[in-house]
Amino acid sequence: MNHSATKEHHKLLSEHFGITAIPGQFTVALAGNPNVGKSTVFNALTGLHQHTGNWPGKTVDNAQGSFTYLDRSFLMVDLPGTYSILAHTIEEQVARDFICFGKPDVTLVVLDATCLERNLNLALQVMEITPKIIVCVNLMDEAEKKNIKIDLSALQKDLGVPVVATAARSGMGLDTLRQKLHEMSIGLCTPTPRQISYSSEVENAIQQLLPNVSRLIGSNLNPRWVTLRLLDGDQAFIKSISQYLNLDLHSTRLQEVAV
Ligand SMILES: Nc1nc2c(ncn2[C@@H]2O[C@H](COP(=O)(O)OP(=O)(O)OP(=O)(O)O)[C@@H](O)[C@H]2O)c(=O)[nH]1
Ligand SMILES: [Mg+2]
Repeated sequence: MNHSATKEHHKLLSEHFGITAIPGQFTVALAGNPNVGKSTVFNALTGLHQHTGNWPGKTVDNAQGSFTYLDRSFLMVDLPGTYSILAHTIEEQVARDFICFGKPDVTLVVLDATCLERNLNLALQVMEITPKIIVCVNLMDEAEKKNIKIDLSALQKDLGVPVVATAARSGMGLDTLRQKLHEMSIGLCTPTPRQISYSSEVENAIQQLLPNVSRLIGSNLNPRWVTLRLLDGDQAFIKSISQYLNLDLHSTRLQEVAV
């Protein structure tokens, strides 16, 4: 990101999310199912450099913390634990809006190694929104105790995004995690997340709507993902788009596209 783009990004973070980033600082969103060790990862990386509050206008906790790695500063935002980010609850809405509109440099999705399949749902959802994602498979020590073996390189290949194994309580894997966060933030690594394919009816509908949606939202969001939300009839999301992107959608242009 160039200097003015960074300035613009920091303005957006402060206006919409109450987050103050210092010049040059990267932002990392921390997402995951409840109880997978997000706060443990957060505490291990940011130590005492934290402050907590609420998300603007919401009674949902917000914890922010910073750390420095290879002379670059990172601001980490601990999102509420959610099973999905389809915004059925306030917590899911907060997580979804931040990943989508807060434009973090990296979204770190923490998964529980002992129940990977259920946890992967959230990672796949985030991969539909942004390519800037790192998957952290935490609780590796617990998985080992239960004799669960995970082929991490096969997982990384299948997902198309970096996968880092950790046992955050003991600190295992955290150095690699810092390194991967740094690499992705400075643009050294460009993942190609596996694209989820839907039924041919849905794929056809996406293809029909995509050009119009791309034209309306520009490069602000992933148009395929926005199209899926429109096909889903997600009114709350249309409201979020006008709120965060300052797009005048009161004329319901996006909704017209969706019918
Ligand atoms: N054995 C083991 N325990 C861990 C690990 N990481 C976290 N824990 C423990 O798992 C429990 C939950 O950790 P948290 O960091 O609070 O999880 P969280 O994802 O922030 O939970 P919510 O904020 O409630 O969604 C705590 O008791 C941690 O000490 C790990 O890698 N190994
Ligand atoms: Mg937590």
